[in-house]
Amino acid sequence: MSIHDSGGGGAAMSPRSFAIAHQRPKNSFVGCSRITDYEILGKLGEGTFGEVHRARSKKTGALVALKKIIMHNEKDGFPITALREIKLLKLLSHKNILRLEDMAVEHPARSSDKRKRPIMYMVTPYMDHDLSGLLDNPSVTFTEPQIKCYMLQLLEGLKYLHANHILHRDMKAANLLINNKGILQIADFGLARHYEGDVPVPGRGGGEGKREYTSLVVTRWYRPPELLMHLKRYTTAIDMWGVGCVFGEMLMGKPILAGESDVHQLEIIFDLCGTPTEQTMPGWRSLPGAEALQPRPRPGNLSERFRNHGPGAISLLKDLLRLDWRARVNAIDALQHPYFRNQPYPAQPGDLPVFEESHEFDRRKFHDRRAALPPAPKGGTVGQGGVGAHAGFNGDSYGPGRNGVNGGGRYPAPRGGGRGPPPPADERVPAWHRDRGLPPRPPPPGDYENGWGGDHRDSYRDGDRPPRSRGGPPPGVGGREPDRGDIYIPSYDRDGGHPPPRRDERRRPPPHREPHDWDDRDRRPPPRDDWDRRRPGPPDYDEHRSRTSRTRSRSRSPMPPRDRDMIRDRERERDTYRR
Ligand SMILES: Nc1ncnc2c1ncn2[C@@H]1O[C@H](COP(=O)(O)OP(=O)(O)OP(=O)(O)O)[C@@H](O)[C@H]1O
Repeated sequence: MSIHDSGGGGAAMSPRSFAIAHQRPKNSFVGCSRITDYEILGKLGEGTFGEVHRARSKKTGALVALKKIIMHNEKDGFPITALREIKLLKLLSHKNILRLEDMAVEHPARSSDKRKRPIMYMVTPYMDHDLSGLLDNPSVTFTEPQIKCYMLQLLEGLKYLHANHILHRDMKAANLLINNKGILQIADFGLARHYEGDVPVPGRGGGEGKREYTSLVVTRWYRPPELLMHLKRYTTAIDMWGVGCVFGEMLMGKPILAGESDVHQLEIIFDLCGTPTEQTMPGWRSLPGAEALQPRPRPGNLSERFRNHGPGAISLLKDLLRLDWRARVNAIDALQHPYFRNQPYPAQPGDLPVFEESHEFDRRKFHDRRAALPPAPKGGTVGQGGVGAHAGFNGDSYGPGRNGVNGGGRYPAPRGGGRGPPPPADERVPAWHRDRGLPPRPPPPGDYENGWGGDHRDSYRDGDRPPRSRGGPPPGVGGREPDRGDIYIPSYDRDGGHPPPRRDERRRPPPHREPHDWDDRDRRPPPRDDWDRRRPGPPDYDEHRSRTSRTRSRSRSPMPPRDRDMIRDRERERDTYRR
């Protein structure tokens, strides 16, 4: 059976039977290479937990991306989260899903090296852009055929994932990679997991959830209302909400729901989609996160906000951003939406213009947008490996002529005196930045001094996390948050973070009005008679409480027992997080 065959309403497969049914041919993996088989060319991105680098295979000459696997605690060995991501990616084979090609290992440079364990890298084909970076390039304007082309590919990829019982759980523009052949691929499976519910079927939305998972997933700006209200029995519909946010972002040229806290996120969702009612989101009042909410009634301004984009786009957006997750359109149905069948027709990938490469990192570096981005959920796979926050890339892997960047297998001190990684010598500067002479990123938000206990609004997520340095002047005295090398996670709170500069909507050609009667379509939700009976079970308040009160720290100096306990908690939390 091919993996493409497995769509349509089947019962949940166990991960094992899924794996057996969908094995990629053995010869599609070359085993494990050495990092020295790759020439490192520059940093592409920083995920929540670390770095992604561009590299060239010395064997094949192909450009690749190397994603470093986070090792939170060497004693625990290879992280289970990374194992899951690798296992999933090895199974998947679809033109719109990023392909894992190889694993590369970097051994400690010398026997005296403090770092005992090797660092592992995931090797994937190099993609010229991520959607977030591309949208932030001021010289790039998406046309409607182009948006339709990307949307179709995104929906095809998601249809494939959902048909194969996989929830992505971190759908966002930065995780959608695009190459200069116009191909879009879904990346970053660090939060993905096997889904045990029924797969979507035409006309039935995302269906009903069968079991509970953690609601601590999805980056805030792309997080659906049911997760913000802590629904645990969620479905593939959580990814569809993210698709709606990405679609809106492509239309507007900027994120459409840039909440500054979980509560604020819900507020702006209600501004856009209307305050929930028993009709638009049945059962919402009994969700644990809704109990304290007293939203002021409003009808939602989606049609008004997107009026320049025509009724087709508005109709699809409304289907994707339905408050009721059971009625939210699924990928199968979204692909059939008239938006894609009316003029202007979707472009073919090969017809799209070629853009200069752009990644999230470029934007973060040059636009000071990073500080305003919401935190990705915990559980990523890349990161500062093992001992030493920026361990990785032993001397020879950068190859000769790197202006002394080696530093004995460690990054040297960065410009400016901090201890973060310096940009590689040949770091890319996009032309649009060079031309505009944008300033370097200013220092991180000023709330560092408050330590970790500041007034973070994102209650359970980043309320107790330290900010992450990305090479700017670090918190504390003259350096990054001391002794927390491998665990620091960004904190972008309402007060401390730099809000994203509000750009005017991109210039685009006058909207095309489609000669379609949108009201003709049958967009009725699936029957609701038994929804109430199947409402999610009671909330797990303890889990929530325990998250808010934890601190994670890992010190290389002698550690008080209390800190050790906190670290143990943190490790435990990381495991439970992936449920
Ligand atoms: N194959 C690739 N080609 C080009 N760039 C890539 C590739 N893989 C990742 N990147 C870049 O690195 C960034 C981070 O990668 P990824 O999302 O996989 O890491 P992460 O730590 O899980 O991130 P996040 O915290 O955003 O969830 C991407 O947004 C993208 O800019």
